[in-house]
Amino acid sequence: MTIYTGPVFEMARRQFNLTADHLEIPEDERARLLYPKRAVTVSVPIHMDDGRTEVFQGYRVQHHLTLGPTKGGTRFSANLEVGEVAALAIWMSWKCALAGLPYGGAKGGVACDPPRLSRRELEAVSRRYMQEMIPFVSPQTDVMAPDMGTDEQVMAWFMDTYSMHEGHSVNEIVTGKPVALGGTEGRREATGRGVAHLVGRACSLLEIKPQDCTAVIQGFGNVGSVTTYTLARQYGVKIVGISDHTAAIHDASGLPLEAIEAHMRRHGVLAGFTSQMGIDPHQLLLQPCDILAPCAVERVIDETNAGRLRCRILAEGANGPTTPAADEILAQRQDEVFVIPDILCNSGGVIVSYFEWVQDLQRLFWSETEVNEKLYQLLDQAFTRVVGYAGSNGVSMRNAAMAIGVQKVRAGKTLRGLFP
Ligand SMILES: NC(=O)C1=CN([C@@H]2O[C@H](COP(=O)(O)OP(=O)(O)OC[C@H]3O[C@@H](n4cnc5c(N)ncnc54)[C@H](OP(=O)(O)O)[C@@H]3O)[C@@H](O)[C@H]2O)C=CC1
Ligand SMILES: O=C(O)CCC(=O)C(=O)O
Repeated sequence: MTIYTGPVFEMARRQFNLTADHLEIPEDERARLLYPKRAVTVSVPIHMDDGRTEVFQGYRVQHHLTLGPTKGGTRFSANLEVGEVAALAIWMSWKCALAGLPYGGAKGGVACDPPRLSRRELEAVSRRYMQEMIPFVSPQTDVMAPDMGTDEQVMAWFMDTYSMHEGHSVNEIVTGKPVALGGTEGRREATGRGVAHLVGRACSLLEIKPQDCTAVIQGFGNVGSVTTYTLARQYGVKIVGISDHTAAIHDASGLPLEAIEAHMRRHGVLAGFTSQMGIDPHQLLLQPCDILAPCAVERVIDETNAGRLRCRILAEGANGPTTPAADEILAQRQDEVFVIPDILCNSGGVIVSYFEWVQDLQRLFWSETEVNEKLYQLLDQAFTRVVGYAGSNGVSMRNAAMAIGVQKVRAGKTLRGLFP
């Protein structure tokens, strides 16, 4: 029996078991590696603007503490449940290990719908969530960061709530904070910047020129928008399709990014940009393009569409966008579709979060150029390792990335003994 259920947890479990089969990990060692060390569930009662009291459910899952504190984002999303949070925490573990960071994985969040909350209500949810988490987090045990539905402002409220409790400023309790509060230069852009950098690496490997490429990006929040603008402006990629929750737009001759940027600044969502370029969101993923970057939610590439993707590079900016059934289909299409798996592709975010934590602990801050140089160095190392492992073991890019991550955590647990 386990409290971790649901399709997203099943995905994480299936991916892990495939990797464990490949690594020949004995059955009796698997549960210890897969199941989280602990999960905290809290009630978050809030006085709403209309005078009612509403109680939201909050979660934090800490996967393992073998290699250092746990690390991972905080998601505010309407249907969040503990199985999904656990899966995201487990993926964080493999991701941090693959990147060589001294962390275990964690993830958390609140089942709430941020667009439906006023700013005062959002602040109240953020503060009460952190208040409830104070006994379970610290700069040496678990360090939160942004994820879907949260941003620098939410991190600032988390930091303030924790700091008031401690009686002094504890900048290093969260990452992804505003720079003015001890955040690092380059964290806001890091995930999308990393996605674009790895797409550049994939293009070199496949001997294609980014300036001859087209791209479709799903999700236009932090990760999707930075990926879009970086691919277009630094790599010369032509963006032919983008989407968010409210709209999907496509134009094979290229989208007008300046106008889209201005529209997003004014309205915050794509809806209302233009009806002429509108496309069914499911169809958007199937449009011909060189680079397809899902940067929104889990399980958007499954057995129904994996065989029909018409991209050359699948760059997984989101966590868990591809189901194991789709992976099987993509494994048959390895010569057509080059996959940059999520735990590699979006690792730029946690890498720069690590830099932020290190800078906070040292009280010594780096320039954005320094941050980016170090970011690209770690991404390049991880990319080279995954490509090498996939080639020499005849496995997919996902299995290679997972194998490297799982193996590192396993080695740490073995060296420390049975109970860490
Ligand atoms: N932020 C980070 O540093 C990192 C994030 N990630 C992952 O990247 C993904 C996106 O996170 P992030 O950009 O931070 O989140 P944001 O909340 O900033 O943006 C999410 C985006 O996804 C859109 N979206 C939601 N549901 C759908 C859907 N069904 N179809 C199309 N678009 C949709 C949202 O649209 P709308 O605004 O209309 O709701 C929004 O544009 C997540 O999987 C997250 O876990 C991974 C590593 C680090
Ligand atoms: O920056 C971090 O600590 C975590 C980012 C995150 O949540 C992720 O990589 O999925």
